[in-house]
Amino acid sequence: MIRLATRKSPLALWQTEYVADELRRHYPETSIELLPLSTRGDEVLDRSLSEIGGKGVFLKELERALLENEADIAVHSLKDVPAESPPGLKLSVVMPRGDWADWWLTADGRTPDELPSGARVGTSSLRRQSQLIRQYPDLDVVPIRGSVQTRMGLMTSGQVDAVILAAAGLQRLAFPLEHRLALGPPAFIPSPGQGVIVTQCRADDEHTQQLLAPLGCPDTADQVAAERAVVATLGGDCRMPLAALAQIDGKGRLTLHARLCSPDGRLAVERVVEGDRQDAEALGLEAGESILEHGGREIIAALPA
Ligand SMILES: NCc1[nH]cc(CCC(=O)O)c1CC(=O)O
Repeated sequence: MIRLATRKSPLALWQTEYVADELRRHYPETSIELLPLSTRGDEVLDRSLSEIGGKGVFLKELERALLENEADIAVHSLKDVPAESPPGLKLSVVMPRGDWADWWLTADGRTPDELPSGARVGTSSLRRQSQLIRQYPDLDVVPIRGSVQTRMGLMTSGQVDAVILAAAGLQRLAFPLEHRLALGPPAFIPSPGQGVIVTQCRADDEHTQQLLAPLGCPDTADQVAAERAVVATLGGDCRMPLAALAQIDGKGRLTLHARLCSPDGRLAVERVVEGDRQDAEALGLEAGESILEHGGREIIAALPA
């Protein structure tokens, strides 16, 4: 039997069912069970994530279940997973990447240009906020939290004029959407690891890691190696307005877009680096170090603690 720990949100359950189905397909004889758990990040909705301990609050309960041998695999959205796993745990495989884009969503199809000055755009992500304000300084960003459903509800009920959400999450939940605009580089770069599902195991559980190995996606692994090397170089966490996207072409060339902004969008340092996909991590380090040296250090020093 293999036990998969998951959060209880509809998106988390979808993603864990997806990994469970892949395991069932590879190992039809093995029974696969889900262990749905509540996390502090899901329960406490009236405070910002940084107040209750950063993005890690979504992970801790799942990691505890792994460490206490209540589950064998935890399934996460990679973009919510900090650069380092706690002692005794490791990330095992990344599944084939979904859509990496951010979607601009409105009830009536208006683009950012078409909204009046002072229109309200819901997002709690400093990365989305800073890149949006950089291009459209007259829009008003309002922080929103809660599930993908909750955030869509704030838009459809008119409490905000637009929201920005990850395409992957909306597609997985099969939201019926009429008015959406995909945002992408160079103007708008997604979160490192956006659209990627990752599994985490006990570091010494070689059996489970071997079972998972054939489910992993080599293209996605190289992309996230580059993107997460940028995060590691900048010491990034959820409060850093940092964006990175790696893409690989048919010839094995990897192109990495990375951008660090100040939260108000006034400052931005960005790099586009290109090289062989085998050098994915080195390319990410190169981009990250260059960003640090050319103004990134100052942006980071000025971030709110
Ligand atoms: N931060 C929350 C979160 N974590 C993963 C996804 C969607 C799936 C993904 O991008 O991997 C979302 C929702 C969103 O950002 O809109």
